[in-house]
Amino acid sequence: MQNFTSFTDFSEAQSLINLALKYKKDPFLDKHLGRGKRIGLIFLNPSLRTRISTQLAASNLGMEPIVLNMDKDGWALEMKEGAIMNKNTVEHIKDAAAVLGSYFDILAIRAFPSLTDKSQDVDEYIFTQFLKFTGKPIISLESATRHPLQSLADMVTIKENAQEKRPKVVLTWAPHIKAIPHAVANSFCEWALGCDYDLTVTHPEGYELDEQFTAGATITHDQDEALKDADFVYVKNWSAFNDYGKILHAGEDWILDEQKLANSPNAKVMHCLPVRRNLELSDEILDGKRSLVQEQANNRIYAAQAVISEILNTQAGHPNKKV
Ligand SMILES: NCCC[C@H](NC(=O)CCC(=O)O)C(=O)O
Ligand SMILES: NC(=O)OP(=O)(O)O
Repeated sequence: MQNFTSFTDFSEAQSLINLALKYKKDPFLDKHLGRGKRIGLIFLNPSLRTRISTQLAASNLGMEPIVLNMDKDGWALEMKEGAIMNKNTVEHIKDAAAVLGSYFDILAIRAFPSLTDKSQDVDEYIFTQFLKFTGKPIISLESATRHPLQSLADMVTIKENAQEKRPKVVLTWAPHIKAIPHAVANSFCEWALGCDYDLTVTHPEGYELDEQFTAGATITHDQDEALKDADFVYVKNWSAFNDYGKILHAGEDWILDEQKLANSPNAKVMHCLPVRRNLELSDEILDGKRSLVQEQANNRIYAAQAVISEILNTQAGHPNKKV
């Protein structure tokens, strides 16, 4: 594996899921694999889980992680090609990316979308610049359109908890007070469909996701119908995609609570966190037996470890055998 920025194919996904489960059983199995190597974790936005779990994953492989909170501690980046930098930006992304590439063996980057410039976000402008100018493998810590490490951890969590081979998985929109990116929802659809799960996506009218991620899913505005007999319910807010980055209405009645799951006795509930309690999801669910949110967060370590391991092995010229 050269880079990890999206879902690639079924066999690679299964192999990564199995490798993550292997590391979960024995986190120090490959504790010398990354000896003498460094991974740079570059954050243009806040993070709790991704920041810590990826550092733990690298440490488990004997690799040194170094974090840069670019949004707080770095120079203000200029993104535009050919810009005359006589305003607030201090350093061009192409210079910063090339320097970081020279310092590290792997670079991992978090860069949320603007939610104002649709074409720049959809084209993954910031990631494209890093891919172009670092010359090193890139891992996505959440980009404008995807959050693949989260989705890999989610697939590991589903695999561990599934009672059936092809569970019914529902992605349900939830209310929020801010305009929130599409990345987690897009990626979840991409991976759930890629892993051949029976996926239903439910949201109020106007919140249709980019079709490239949802093609193959059942899509409905009827939340009750969608939730019926669900095995896994993934709760997530996102802003409108067509009316780009807009909040169309409060949708308060879309909160997921126990009452909504009355006809889904076996449903397990997932959320990537951070979650707005009693706005997106009720306390009762989050603190109850259905909730998988802590398992998902824990699995982030092993998902990242599997991905870093694959990249290190590719760099060393011996890609992992499919496990
Ligand atoms: N990395 C996981 C989620 C990140 C982001 N959530 C947020 O921005 C929450 C902000 C808030 O609740 O104010 C999102 O949903 O894409
Ligand atoms: N789920 C997730 O990515 O969490 P953080 O934003 O805290 O990293």
